[in-house]
Amino acid sequence: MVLRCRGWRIGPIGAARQCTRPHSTRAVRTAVLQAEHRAPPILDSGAIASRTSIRTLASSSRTSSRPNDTIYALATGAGRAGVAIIRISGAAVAHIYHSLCLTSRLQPYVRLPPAHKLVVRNVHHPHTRELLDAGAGAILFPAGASYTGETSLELHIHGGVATVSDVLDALGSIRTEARVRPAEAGEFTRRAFEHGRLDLARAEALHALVQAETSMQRRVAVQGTAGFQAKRYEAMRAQLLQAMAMTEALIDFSDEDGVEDGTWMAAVGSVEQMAQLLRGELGVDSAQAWRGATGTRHVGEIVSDGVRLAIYGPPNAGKSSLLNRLADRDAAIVSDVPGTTRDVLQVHLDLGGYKVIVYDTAGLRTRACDEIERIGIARARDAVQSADLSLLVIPADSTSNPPLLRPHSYTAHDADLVFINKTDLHPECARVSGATTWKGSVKTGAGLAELMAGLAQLIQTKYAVSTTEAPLITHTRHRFLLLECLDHINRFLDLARARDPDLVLAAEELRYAAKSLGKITGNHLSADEILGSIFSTFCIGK
Ligand SMILES: Nc1nc2c(ncn2[C@@H]2O[C@H](COP(=O)(O)OP(=O)(O)OP(=O)(O)O)[C@@H](O)[C@H]2O)c(=O)[nH]1
Ligand SMILES: [Mg+2]
Repeated sequence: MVLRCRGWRIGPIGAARQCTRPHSTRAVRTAVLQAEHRAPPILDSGAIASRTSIRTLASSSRTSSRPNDTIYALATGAGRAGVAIIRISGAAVAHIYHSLCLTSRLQPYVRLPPAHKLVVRNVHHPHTRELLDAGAGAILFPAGASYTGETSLELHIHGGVATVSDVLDALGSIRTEARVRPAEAGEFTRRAFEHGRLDLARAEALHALVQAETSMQRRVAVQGTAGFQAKRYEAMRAQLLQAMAMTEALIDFSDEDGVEDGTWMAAVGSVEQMAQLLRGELGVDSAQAWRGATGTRHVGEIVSDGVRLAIYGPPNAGKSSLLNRLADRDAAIVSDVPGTTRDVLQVHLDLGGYKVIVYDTAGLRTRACDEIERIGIARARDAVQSADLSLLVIPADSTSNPPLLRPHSYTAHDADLVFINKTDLHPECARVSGATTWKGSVKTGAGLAELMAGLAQLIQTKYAVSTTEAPLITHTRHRFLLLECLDHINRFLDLARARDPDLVLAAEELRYAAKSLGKITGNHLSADEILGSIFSTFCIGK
């Protein structure tokens, strides 16, 4: 095997540039390699701008949310409560504290309260000095030791609707050099990201934690907020940078001393191992990834977004009745007229700690009575195909079994699921061979507990969430970036398999692969839009 280095480097995007090899190469490369070994998760030689500069770019390019403004918002839920917390962050915090929190002589306090200690204060209107709330709590968080990284203040006031709205109005009336204004959705967390208080994967996990409706959603999200997910990404990125460093060492030192035998094999082996891990996580084989497949939804993604269960079957089988029973309300119209349901309806359930989105669909039959029903049937088929699980509902007196429909994501190991309904009318009915079958009656409630328990068990087994290891993928964004990463890794492995591997191109592919991973945690960001789209989904006050 011959290891080559060229005078010209041509990266995968076709840009040619002169190799800086001659006299200074060794010194430069050594410095780069040392830097990459020292801090692999952050550094990606040459191409990645520093975290700080990216954060600066991200904040300076925004127009709607001025980073120098002091922002405030109700951090707790709207409505009546024992306590409501108003969060304030920015340069004008000290001024705000002195304007709102007054002594019994209606004078400002001489000093700010001690950091991180709750002090009891009366809150007044800054202009009229009217007492707005007595015995409220105030906590000061100094810059660098707050959620946002800026000086922040939390006011823990009594949670009456009028108290909250009057204190918010009072805040809005404060005029300082730095503007004081209500926060935009996700602005506190965005500031935390921009000040390096958390990475992007953790910011997303925080959002998911606030949104979590079920225990499993909470479990996945809290692993992300604890930084377990980001740690996995950083370890993978370090592994790639290590392989890149080995490859680059061979470019410069291949025929000379200093590079151990087997370095190249070690680098390739390490990358191959990562490729295997990614293929497993993404559910793609190498050929699919090469073609730019989207992969299957990952367990972490499914648990976070909800398991999609589509109910399908012939008209009048009792599908809508079952949906209503599961939702415990009349979500869908039920009637004995075949073809009642036209559109796809959905309800959300907590099944065994999992969020499950149940879809009710139009009854399937070959002779639809009108165009609208035909459209409904087409939608029903689409809903089943894009679901995670499908449940066929048939009436107990059914003489022939309708065709079983399977979601695209099913593998050969996934069993078909069938519920035979209306056993109150026809207690004797056959099971559907080859399928997991439950029997019962939506009308009497018989068999429904078994159906629910069976579905819960199936979901818990299929989408088991480890308590110790954070899932790698919890958002679609992660999946696409991992696919991008795998694509570069595949290119690297193709180059590595050649008789005469081009090490320069191979190292370049690893650099791109590491960059894709860096984008997940925000170690490499180039577009403000990415930040905007992520943080805009947050709630106000977070
Ligand atoms: N006796 C009995 N009737 C039931 C049962 N479940 C549903 N029904 C009745 O069956 C009829 C059809 O129920 P739906 O829930 O509307 O059936 P569907 O499968 O949604 O029908 P389409 O929307 O037309 O596809 C209604 O009159 C229900 O009250 C059951 O377990 N026993
Ligand atoms: Mg229906």
